[in-house]
Amino acid sequence: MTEDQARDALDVPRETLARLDSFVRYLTEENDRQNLVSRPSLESVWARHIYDSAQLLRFVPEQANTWLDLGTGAGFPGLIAAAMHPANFTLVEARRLRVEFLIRSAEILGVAERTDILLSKIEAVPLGAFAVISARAFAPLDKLLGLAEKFSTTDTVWVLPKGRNAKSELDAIRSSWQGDFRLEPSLTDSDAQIIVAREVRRKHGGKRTR
Ligand SMILES: C[S@@+](CC[C@H](N)C(=O)[O-])C[C@H]1O[C@@H](n2cnc3c(N)ncnc32)[C@H](O)[C@@H]1O
Repeated sequence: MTEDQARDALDVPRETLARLDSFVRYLTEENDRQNLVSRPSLESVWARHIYDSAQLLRFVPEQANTWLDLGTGAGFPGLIAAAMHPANFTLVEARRLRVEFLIRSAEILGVAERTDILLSKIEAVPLGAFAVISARAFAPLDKLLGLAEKFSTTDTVWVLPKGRNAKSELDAIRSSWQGDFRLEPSLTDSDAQIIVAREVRRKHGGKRTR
């Protein structure tokens, strides 16, 4: 997918596109000061990061009202999703400089009022329930589910871009976790898949890894 194709594929109003352009400029500038994303990936930022995040929206109901993103880093996918979905967002990121970047970026994207940005390890975030949980490049699936289960209900939609190892990661957790798990193709990388799940629960007696 080319950069133009990725940008065109975003089905967003002109104002949102302009805000995303400003965000990309800020990301590019700030990436010289802190290591937010790999330099080569900036060459294809619309495909590798923006549209890669935006494609998750096709799995999320429009009426979902709360969304938790774990380990948001430079904003992917949580902050980009916030620019395109009306839910209240909670982005959790453990590194201070990244959180400062996220706070400024939320202003640039016009989503600051409904986006909580927490400088915290997810382990320290108080209990809550979210309609959507997402995480990209955050942790292996078993650890991710273990850390995020306390923020879920049986209605929570989980959207977890998992790259090329999605199926093997899913196979590996089947004995410890139950739920309606499915694998969806990534639109930005033909080898990658997204795990979409509902009704995720640890199996009775399933081993804990943390
Ligand atoms: C590999 S980066 C991925 C960032 C972003 N999700 C992406 O896909 O571009 C993982 C991020 O998770 C953050 N992180 C790691 N462990 C964390 C934890 N326990 N709680 C919150 N954030 C964490 C790191 O600081 C880092 O920014």
